[in-house]
Amino acid sequence: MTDQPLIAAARQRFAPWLIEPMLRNRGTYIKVAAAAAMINLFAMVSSLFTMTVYDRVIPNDASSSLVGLSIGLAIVVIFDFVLRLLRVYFVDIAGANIDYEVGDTLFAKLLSMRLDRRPGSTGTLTGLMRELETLRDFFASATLTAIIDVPFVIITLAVMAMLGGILVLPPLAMIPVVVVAGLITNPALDRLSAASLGDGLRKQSVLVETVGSLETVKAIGAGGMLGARWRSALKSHAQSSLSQRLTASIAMTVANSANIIAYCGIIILGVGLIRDNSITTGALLACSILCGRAIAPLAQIANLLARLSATRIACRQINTLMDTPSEGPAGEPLQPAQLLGAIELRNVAFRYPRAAEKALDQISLSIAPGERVGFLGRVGSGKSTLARLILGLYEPQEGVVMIDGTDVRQFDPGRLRRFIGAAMQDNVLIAGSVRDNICLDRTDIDHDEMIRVASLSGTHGFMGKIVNGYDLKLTDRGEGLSGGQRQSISLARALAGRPPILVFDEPSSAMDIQTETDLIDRLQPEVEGRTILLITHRPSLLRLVDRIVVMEQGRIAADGPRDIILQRLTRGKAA
Ligand SMILES: Nc1ncnc2c1ncn2[C@@H]1O[C@H](COP(=O)(O)OP(=O)(O)OP(=O)(O)O)[C@@H](O)[C@H]1O
Repeated sequence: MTDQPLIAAARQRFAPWLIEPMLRNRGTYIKVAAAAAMINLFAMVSSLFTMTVYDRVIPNDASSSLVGLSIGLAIVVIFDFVLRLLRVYFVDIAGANIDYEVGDTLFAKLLSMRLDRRPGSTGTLTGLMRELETLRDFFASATLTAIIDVPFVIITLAVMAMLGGILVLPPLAMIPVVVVAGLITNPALDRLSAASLGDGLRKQSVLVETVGSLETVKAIGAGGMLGARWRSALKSHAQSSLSQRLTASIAMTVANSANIIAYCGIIILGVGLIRDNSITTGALLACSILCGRAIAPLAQIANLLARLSATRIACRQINTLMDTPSEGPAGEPLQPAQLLGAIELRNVAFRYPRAAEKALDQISLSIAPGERVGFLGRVGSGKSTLARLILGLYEPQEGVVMIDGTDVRQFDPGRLRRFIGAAMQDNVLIAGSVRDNICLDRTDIDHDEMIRVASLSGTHGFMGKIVNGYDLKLTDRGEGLSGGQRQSISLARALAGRPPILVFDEPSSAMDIQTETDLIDRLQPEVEGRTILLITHRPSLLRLVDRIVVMEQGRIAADGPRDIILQRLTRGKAA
């Protein structure tokens, strides 16, 4: 899958997954606003203090007044200090809450997302999840409070006009310059943020692919090729990030320069006004201090716009993910208390996204509860795809897959899969212990059940010998285990809780003949009376089934009692 469609599909939309947590934290943001408002008012106090000292205390040598003023100012400074700490604290709290809620929603979406609508590769998806950091940085940043400072610009300018008259003109003239610089650079910033995000996702893709299969990458000598991809991704990401930062710095630099120009303008104008006795020295000093307060929030806004741009792009991308359809029905899903295990496929056709050929075509098949069916067929004939459809991992484009007479799409997918013990071809283990891998978080699987299924699958043969073996953390998701051992743990997980339906896809492909024979002997009584779909290339495993379906290029080529089909296949080979 390419990363490009993900970027192209990006749209800006109302995002309830973000707005709702924000609204839930509005109380905290109101506290932030109150603290910011107080801080702004205190800032004016310090300029008025300076004015009073210059105009009243120094000419009159009124040191007692200075003491009083200083005490007053000290109190203001202490309040200001506490409020600034509180502001950071509240912003952090709101940011952490939003990060937690959005992260939780996003992970749930990831788990419920329809696999045929998966937007992008594994690397892209992990990269997208990382964009949560951009969101958290934004919502937990003090820059956000710059929005609250903006209305105070008007109050500051009004105070300046009162104290210094025309001294308000230099900052007034500079404000449009800062605003225009922000507005002009913003579209480019948006574009560059999107490019930088896309390049970042490409980098992440190469990284995840390489780290996930480091052993294979080394063994087959794919390091050079992946290295070249990594360097190319690094280069383009570095370039787009650099352009993004440079563009972001334009507006901020303009704001800083505007601040200096306005300050100089005030001093130059002020000297003339003092000479004409229009204002006092104190008023000039107070205005020069207030000038910074009038322009600083705008510089912060330029900074905020840069962050906002990156955040908006991250939001759009996360929105693309949140917009992907979820598994399960649109209405209330069915939550069966138990399943008998009847499976029926009626005229099923299925094509993987972007695949040229159908993986399954015109499949009609009925499996009674407790029936044990083996699936044979050449590589790529559609056996695993059939299993995926029964598990509800993919939906057919034509026809219907039913379990116990109900369309699989009507079930709650998680609930349905609790009744299907699946051991798929790739025996992926989860980080944690063997116990975690067999029992997952299921409360219905106790220690005895775990030992029972571990004995059945052969796991107990190698784990039972180690003291506390079941609780030992697996190194790197089972890297320290052999392929056959991992397969045996996957089988134990599938058997746990005696699900009425079992789906085994090449369950013994990594096992030696003896291990496989022992496994079959143990499984034979276990699978009695349960529906089993057994996909295999190994004739020995067919002892477990009494019916065989032969698949050929996505269609059913033969279906019947085991021995008859096997005889037919043998005759076909001999002919
Ligand atoms: N995730 C996928 N995306 C796109 N095409 C796929 C995907 N998985 C399988 N296919 C294609 O669907 C067809 C059927 O694949 P499937 O895995 O069902 O075959 P199989 O009979 O289980 O093969 P094998 O015996 O090798 O496991 C193949 O042509 C394959 O290329």
